Amino acid sequence: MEGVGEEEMEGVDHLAHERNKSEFDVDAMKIVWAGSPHAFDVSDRISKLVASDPGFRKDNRSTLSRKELFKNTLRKAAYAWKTIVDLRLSEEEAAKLRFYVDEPAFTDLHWGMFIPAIKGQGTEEQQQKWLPLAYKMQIIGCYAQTELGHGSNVQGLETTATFDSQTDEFIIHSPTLTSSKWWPGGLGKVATHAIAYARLIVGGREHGVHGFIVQLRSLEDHSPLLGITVGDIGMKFGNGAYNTMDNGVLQFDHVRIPRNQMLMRVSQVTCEGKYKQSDVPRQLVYGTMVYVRQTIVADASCALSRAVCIATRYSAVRRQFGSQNGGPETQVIDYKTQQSRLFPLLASAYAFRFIGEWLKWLYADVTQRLQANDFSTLPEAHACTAGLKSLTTTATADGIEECRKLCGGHGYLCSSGLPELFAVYVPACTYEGDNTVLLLQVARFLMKTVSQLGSRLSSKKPVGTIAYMTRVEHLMQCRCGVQRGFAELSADLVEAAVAHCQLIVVSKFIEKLQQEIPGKGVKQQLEVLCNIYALFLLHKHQGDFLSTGCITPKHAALANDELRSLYSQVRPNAIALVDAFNYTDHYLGSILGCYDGNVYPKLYEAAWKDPLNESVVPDGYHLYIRPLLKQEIRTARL
Ligand SMILES: CCCCCCCC/C=C\CCC/C=C/C(=O)SCCNC(=O)CCNC(=O)[C@H](O)C(C)(C)COP(=O)(O)OP(=O)(O)OC[C@H]1O[C@@H](n2cnc3c(N)ncnc32)[C@H](O)[C@@H]1OP(=O)(O)O
Ligand SMILES: Cc1cc2nc3c(=O)[nH]c(=O)nc-3n(C[C@H](O)[C@H](O)[C@H](O)COP(=O)(O)OP(=O)(O)OC[C@H]3O[C@@H](n4cnc5c(N)ncnc54)[C@H](O)[C@@H]3O)c2cc1C
Repeated sequence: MEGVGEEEMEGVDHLAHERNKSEFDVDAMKIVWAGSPHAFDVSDRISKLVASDPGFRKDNRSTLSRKELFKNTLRKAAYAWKTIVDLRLSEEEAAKLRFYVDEPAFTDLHWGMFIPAIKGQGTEEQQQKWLPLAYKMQIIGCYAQTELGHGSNVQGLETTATFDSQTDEFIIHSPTLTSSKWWPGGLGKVATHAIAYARLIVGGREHGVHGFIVQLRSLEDHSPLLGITVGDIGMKFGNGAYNTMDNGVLQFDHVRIPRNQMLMRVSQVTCEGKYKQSDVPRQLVYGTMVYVRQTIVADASCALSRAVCIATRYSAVRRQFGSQNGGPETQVIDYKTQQSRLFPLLASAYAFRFIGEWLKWLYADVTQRLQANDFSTLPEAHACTAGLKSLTTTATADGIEECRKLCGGHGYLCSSGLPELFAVYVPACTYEGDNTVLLLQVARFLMKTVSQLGSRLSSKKPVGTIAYMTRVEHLMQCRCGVQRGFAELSADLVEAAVAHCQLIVVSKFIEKLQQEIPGKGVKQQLEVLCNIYALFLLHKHQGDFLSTGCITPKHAALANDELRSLYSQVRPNAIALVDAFNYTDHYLGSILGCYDGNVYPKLYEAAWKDPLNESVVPDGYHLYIRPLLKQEIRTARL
């Protein structure tokens, strides 16, 4: 490293003056963010454990080739598992450890989809057989639903599972190129088993898409089993980023599996070849997606808060213009324009945290009801998980990109952590349901509710997240028109679906504030953030509010004035509000966002570590640069 004094590097907290300004108890806010003192303790302990272990180093990801990157991910996953076993970590601690390792891997799908699919759609007997193997990682599973030709339209999947009563087996087959499974994470190079979704055919009759446990690779030497063609689908967006994951392609050539490997909680096939539908709704076949959508909402607040933490700390470090009498220039966080872009994202991170908590509760509630054969809240749970997944992932992906811009040029460096965070995060807008397709599901649910309003045939009053509908008079007039023209009006209906989901986010934030929240000044800070979240939305969509007569121009102007005043209230607390996320420098993975704010020496040092700087004169000089300079390009061997 050249030209940086030791004293500039170590031990100085360049953000201390910012931390001294804060008006609330940061430690108490850390507990609110984590969800409980226990959750804070687990998160704090495990994040520090990961950060202090060189085995989980991740600062070199963007310079590795795909093969090196992938092998390194395999090593980390094995090392994480060894750590979990050696330290006898609980399920909760193990999940946190995988989270803080912060590298997409086959284990996400194994723990996040394969196991939940067996739990949700398997019978007791199937769970007893498969779960112990999966929990010990004696088998590794993936979730193979999407095909080359169909992802959103699950009913359009082409893979077939034909029952053979002679042998008591299903024959799993890919009849066309477009029926090749395409995208499943973990499938490409690692998974030994898959939950494969296929059209069930019994006695020549089709019964729609069902899930099957299919072994793909030998447990001895990892070679694909007879009839299985499997591989990776290739490089994805961004260096490093999601390329640690082996998203795969899979074709079945008449692969035979025993009958008891169809997941049979929702419907069964008997050995005589009878198809039986139990009295649970067929949509439970989609249950794993509902579960994962709910976890994705919780995850959105993590990704957004991480970007906001980086942008906020850096905005307090970075100075541009405004020097008076040779004094320091203005911190960019003091510019109102910077605040009006940054603080709504800070408020969103908190809002998404609380909506994630609430959705977790809703999911637990619907699961409990389903077990008692009460299916009444399933449509609402589907609409909430689908809609909130769409809203929070869109806002988070956009928010991360905005944070990159808020960091100016340095935000574009990989060492800012933001390019990789964006590249890893942005597919969340597509996986587990394309965000527009999911909003159309919400719109469908809303229109169904509207059509039932005031209907003589329906005595049901809307409850829960749609209770407000009874109070909206003009919905009664929209009833007929919308039902006739759903497809024609779908672009507008998607906007209505977003507005409905925003209403849920705002109202759950307000409900959170009605609870007792301990800690000096904590509740006041959350009130400010809640008001920013709501008023920013009003400001952004004021055209809609004005054109529908919900507010007057005077209200709109007042909202804008109030927003400016709220930004001033957040300003002295901004650094403390991002400190409350309690992220280690390892997890943040960003020089711009480092806790001590000592950005410039670290950027300078990191530049010299780039592989291009290993030699002063680059490889290729003699072949390509020198001939140019010497005007010998015609004779050069290019
Ligand atoms: C580092 C730590 C991170 C931790 C957090 C992350 C965990 C791991 C995460 C990430 C890794 C990425 C993994 C990605 C995996 C995948 O992408 S898996 C594949 C996901 N695929 C999809 O999501 C497909 C989307 N499509 C669908 O869901 C459906 O096909 C549909 C669009 C909803 C339409 O369904 P279908 O055509 O069958 O049905 P309809 O006729 O439209 O509807 C029938 C009625 O059923 C209702 N419905 C639909 N879905 C559901 C459901 N899931 N639950 C309940 N009800 C449902 C639908 O609304 C209709 O109702 P109605 O008749 O009353 O109107
Ligand atoms: C990183 C990543 C990981 C993934 N992991 C897995 C996995 O582990 N397992 C798995 O099975 N799958 C996985 N997937 C696949 C993923 O679930 C699908 O890509 C996703 O559901 C979207 O489906 P699609 O690709 O068919 O998009 P399409 O449906 O083809 O979407 C293309 C466009 O068409 C629009 N569109 C589609 N239908 C409609 C409609 N009815 N009305 C209006 N517009 C419409 C969409 O909005 C979009 O703009 C993964 C995908 C990615 C990117």
